[in-house]
Amino acid sequence: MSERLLVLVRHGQSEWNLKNLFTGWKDPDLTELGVKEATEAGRKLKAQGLVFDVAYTSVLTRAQHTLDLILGELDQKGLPTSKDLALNERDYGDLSGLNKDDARKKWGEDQVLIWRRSYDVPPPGGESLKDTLARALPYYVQEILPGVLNGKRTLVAAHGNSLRALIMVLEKLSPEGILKRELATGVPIIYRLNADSTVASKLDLAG
Ligand SMILES: O=C(O)[C@H](O)COP(=O)(O)O
Repeated sequence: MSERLLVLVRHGQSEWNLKNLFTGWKDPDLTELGVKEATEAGRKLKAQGLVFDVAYTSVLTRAQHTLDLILGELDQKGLPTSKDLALNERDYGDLSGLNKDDARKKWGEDQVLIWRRSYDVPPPGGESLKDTLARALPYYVQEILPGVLNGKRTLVAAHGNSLRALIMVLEKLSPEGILKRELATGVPIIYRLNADSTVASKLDLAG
């Protein structure tokens, strides 16, 4: 029986994570720490004995660089990889490039938390998590999931909010449940799926 393996990993720390800036579709690369985190993610996956058949990532540098570093650790450079903006970070609209603490001072803690973590309130000019889900989920269902169900061991390197959108579906989380869900940079989550695409097991490689 095939193992229906799906691994999700958020990119390592980016230059704008370090500067505490809203990033969204802006395209900073990884920091030195981000490179270490991505390399460590690859080591952890290798230690689990995992091998992949296919990978998916966004069109943004920080996710692609993370994937390259992971594949390097796994001795799997050259793995067939699809890059699609469906997996991009949520578009932060007018907040992109602003400092998150400055935004809290300007609009208040509560409003900024609503923009960052609520399900359906978009930041000005940007995407809500619901909007992000509306483009990430069809891609998952049409492009990623059929392969997983057919036994293609699949690695997805993407972003905090595009992955939160997929996790909401995989883990059947409510809009309230997803509000509290944070994804650390460079921490792989290993899912094994049932034939009906529900989650059979989950292992978070934090720590
Ligand atoms: O795009 C960004 O700014 C971050 O990578 C994710 O932001 P968040 O933690 O505000 O969701």
